[in-house]
Amino acid sequence: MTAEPAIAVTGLVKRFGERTVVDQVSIEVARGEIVGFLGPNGSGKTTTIRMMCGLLTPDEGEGRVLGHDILHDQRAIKREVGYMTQRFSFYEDLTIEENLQFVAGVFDLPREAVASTLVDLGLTSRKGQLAGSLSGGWKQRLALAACIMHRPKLLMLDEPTAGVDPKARREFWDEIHQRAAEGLTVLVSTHYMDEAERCHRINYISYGKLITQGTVAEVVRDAGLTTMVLEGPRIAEAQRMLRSMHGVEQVAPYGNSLHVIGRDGPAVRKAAQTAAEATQSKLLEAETSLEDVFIQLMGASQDNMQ
Ligand SMILES: Nc1ncnc2c1ncn2[C@@H]1O[C@H](COP(=O)(O)OP(=O)(O)OP(=O)(O)O)[C@@H](O)[C@H]1O
Repeated sequence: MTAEPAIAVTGLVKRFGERTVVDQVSIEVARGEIVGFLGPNGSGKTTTIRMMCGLLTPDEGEGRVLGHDILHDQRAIKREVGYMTQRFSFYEDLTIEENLQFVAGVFDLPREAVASTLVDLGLTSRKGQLAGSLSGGWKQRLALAACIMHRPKLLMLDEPTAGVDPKARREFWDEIHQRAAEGLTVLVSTHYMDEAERCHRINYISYGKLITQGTVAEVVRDAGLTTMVLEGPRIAEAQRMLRSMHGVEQVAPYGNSLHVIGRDGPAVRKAAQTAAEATQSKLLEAETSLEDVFIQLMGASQDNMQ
């Protein structure tokens, strides 16, 4: 028998007034999986997360989170989920330890929970430091400590690393992977491509609609894009030429090279070759990056809105 998924929701809809901000979103997440949630600002990620956490009731749709019905067992879901909001906050004039003691009180946890969480997240040596004086990376570690202290089975992280430096982000992700290996399920929203690539699977949402889902490799493959790369001293000239050429949907400079992208492979190759010859640039075919795919998806969904 296979274990019930940590998240299995179908057809979620949420309207605020006349606006449908989440439109028929279905997501399944297996236990122990790390799943990314991506999409432009305002596309409905936070609203979807809140419906799955038991904080918002969907207008339509149904499903189960950790085996509990999202429409009727919201209290049970809230007890078993750790939710790290986008702008997590704590008492800046309390120490790390005092902040965690406060959270322990809210969840009615024994005092030992604070000590073990401090050890668990490597916060013991800083436990007496005021939360307000911590750097971004340590603040985020404290926020993670606060949302896993009650030992949730599922973590919902809403842009947990926004504004945190790359080293702290790497450490944060190492921590998340370690916990997933121990059985914790994680759903994480992010705007960072490197973070998306650290997820087992990703979901991409735009204007409230789920546009694509799968492993990074599947999402890249399903986009069906061809990427050609031009290199040389005259790529600015090549860029101007390529913008109006048939089949070219994206032209993006990366340092000394130029990425030329489109869905019509033969047309993209032909355009890139013409521009490469005209500007004596070196030409090669490259793998399409996840970022290129997302830019394409954003453009496509904007077109759908017109
Ligand atoms: N309580 C609310 N009342 C009215 N509109 C809301 C409410 N909550 C969210 N919205 C709107 O719903 C849309 C989706 O917002 P949401 O925060 O879910 O997007 P998001 O994908 O998480 O965005 P971001 O990446 O910027 O965090 C936005 O246009 C937002 O303004």
